[in-house]
Amino acid sequence: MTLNTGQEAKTPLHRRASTPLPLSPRGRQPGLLSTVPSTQSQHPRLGQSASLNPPTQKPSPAPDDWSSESSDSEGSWEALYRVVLLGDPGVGKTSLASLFAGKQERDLHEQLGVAEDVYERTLTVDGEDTTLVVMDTWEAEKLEKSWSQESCLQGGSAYVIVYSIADRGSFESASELRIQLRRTHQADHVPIILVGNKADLARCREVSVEEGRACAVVFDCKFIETSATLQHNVAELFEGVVRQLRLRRQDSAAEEPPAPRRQASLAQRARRFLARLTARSARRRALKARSKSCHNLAVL
Ligand SMILES: Nc1nc2c(ncn2[C@@H]2O[C@H](COP(=O)(O)OP(=O)(O)OP(=O)(O)O)[C@@H](O)[C@H]2O)c(=O)[nH]1
Repeated sequence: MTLNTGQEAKTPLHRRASTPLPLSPRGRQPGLLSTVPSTQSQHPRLGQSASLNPPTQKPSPAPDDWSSESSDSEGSWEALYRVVLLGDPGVGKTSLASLFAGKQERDLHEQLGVAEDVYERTLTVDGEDTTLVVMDTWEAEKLEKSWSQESCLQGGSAYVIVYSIADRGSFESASELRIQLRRTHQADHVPIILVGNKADLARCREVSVEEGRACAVVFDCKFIETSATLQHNVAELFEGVVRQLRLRRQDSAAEEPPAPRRQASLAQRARRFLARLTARSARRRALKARSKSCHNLAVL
C-alpha cells in the first residue's frame, strides 16, 4: 500500500473542497470521496468524550445513522488532515477505517473501483468542520523498511497506533511503532493515539486497560479502547483525533518566538535558575496529570 507524501504533513493541506487530492503513486485518488453530497448522515453524534468503560453487548447505532455533515460546498476552503493507521496485521485497522468511512462511502469506493484503504470524510466536532483523510496503508509485514513504510511514518498529520487487547505481541509492536514515530517526529506536535481494539474480547484479554494507559503515559500519547465489532468508542476515537489536531494547532500558534539572547545579569540568571526549578516540578506535575488524562482525548 502506498502513500503520497508530496505535501507537508505537519500542516493541514489546504484545498478547495471541490478539488480532489493529488493522485497517489498507484493512481488512486484519496480526495475522490469529497464528491459525496453534503446531505449524507453517517457519523455518530459528536461532542462526547472517550470513555474507558468496557463495551456493552449492545452495538451502537449503525454507521449510516452517524450525523457528520460534509462541508463540501462549492468554493469553500477547508483543511485536510492525514490520519495514518499503524499496527500489526489483524488488529482491526481496516475495520476501524471502514467504520469511519461509513457504508455509503464504502459502496462508492466499490462502485468506482478506487482505493479501499484511503477514506476522506468531513466531521463536525464541537460545531466546527474538519476533514480527515484516513490512510489504512500500513504494511507491517515488510521484512525491510520500505519506501511506503517510511512515507507512512512521515506523512501523517496524526497517527493512530492500533493493537489488539487480545494479542500481547501487537501491544509490543505498538510500543516499537511509537519509538519509530518519535524518531521521525522529534520536534513535531503530531497527535498520536494508542488504540486497544477488540475490547469486546474480554475473555481473551492479554493486555489490561492499565497497561495500555501506562504505555500511553510513558510514550506521551492519548489512549482509548475500542471495539470495531461492537462499534464501541469508534466515533469517539475519530472525534478525539480532530480535537487533538485542533488543540495542537492552537498550542503551536500560541508559542512565541524565543527572545534574543543578551548578556544576563546575576539577578536575571538567578531568576532563570528558579524558573527552571519551577518548570521541573511543573513537568513532574504534568506527568502525573497526564497519567490521569491520557484517556481524555479532548485535552492535550
Ligand atoms: N472481536 C473483534 N474482532 C475484530 C475487531 N476488529 C476487527 N476484528 C476482526 O479482526 C480481523 C482482522 O481485522 P482487520 O480490520 O482486517 O485488521 P487489519 O489490522 O486491517 O489487518 P491487516 O489488513 O492484515 O493489516 C477481522 O476478522 C475482523 O473482523 C474487534 O473490535 N473485535
